[in-house]
Amino acid sequence: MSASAIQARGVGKVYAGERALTALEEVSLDVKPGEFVSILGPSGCGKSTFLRCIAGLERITGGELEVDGRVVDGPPDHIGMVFQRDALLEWRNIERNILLPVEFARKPVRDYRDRVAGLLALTGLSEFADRYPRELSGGMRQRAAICRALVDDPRLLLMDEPFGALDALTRDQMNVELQRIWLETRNTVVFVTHGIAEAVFLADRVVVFSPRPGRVADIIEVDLPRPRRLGDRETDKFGAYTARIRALFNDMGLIKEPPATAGEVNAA
Ligand SMILES: Nc1ncnc2c1ncn2[C@@H]1O[C@H](COP(=O)(O)OP(=O)(O)OP(=O)(O)O)[C@@H](O)[C@H]1O
Repeated sequence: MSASAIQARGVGKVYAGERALTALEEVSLDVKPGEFVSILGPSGCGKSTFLRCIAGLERITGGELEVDGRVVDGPPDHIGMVFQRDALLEWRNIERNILLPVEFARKPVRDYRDRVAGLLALTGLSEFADRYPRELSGGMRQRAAICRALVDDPRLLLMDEPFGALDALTRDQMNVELQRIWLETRNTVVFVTHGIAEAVFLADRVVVFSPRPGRVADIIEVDLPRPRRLGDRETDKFGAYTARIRALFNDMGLIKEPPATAGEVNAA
């Protein structure tokens, strides 16, 4: 096995067209096998573009990009993807949705029945195998989408704002569940998010992108024991990580605080 699950060296991406648009510039990043990396950055900075390049859905226009030691020139084997919208097929029940990648790969579905049962149990969906997507809540649908991404045991799981459309409480719960799933499966995960706390809660390392064109502005190692609990977000140590990232966004001019009041100035 190669030493890196993902190796990006000076990756660039220019979308051609009437007005060419540089989405990524000189992005360099190594992701180790089994590592959980969050990518955080302002809207439009190229996070999804970078993920799609790793997934072989977009071609890079500069630099080098390898997954498992192989140059990406199409969707690599053994990857799973989860998007913001779950993209479940409404006319298939949950089990048959989860089996979709197996059918696409023309593998025998019967070999995967136990695997599906295991994933449904892992995500608390065992009773819903024969239900249809419309019968599930948003969080349950997203869990089903995660099962589908994991069904063929991908080495690499790419997640593009998977919980962005969920309400805050469900999102918290999904963070806890994703951590639990990852602690069991130990796939490599690249998780794109807008949420600073979510990025820190989940990741071994948070990669902060600059505004477009996306570059790596900083990489922050998150040295917090696992399993992490939602209450950990209230601790000073956790707060120090989020404050550091917020300061980075501040420096980039992305957070506009109200001006200090006269009282605050005098107190200082
Ligand atoms: N297929 C495309 N063709 C042309 N431009 C594109 C295409 N996809 C994305 N872009 C542009 O590339 C830039 C980066 O987009 P991308 O979706 O990667 O950003 P993002 O960081 O994921 O944004 P968000 O957080 O809002 O989802 C944007 O300016 C976008 O308009």
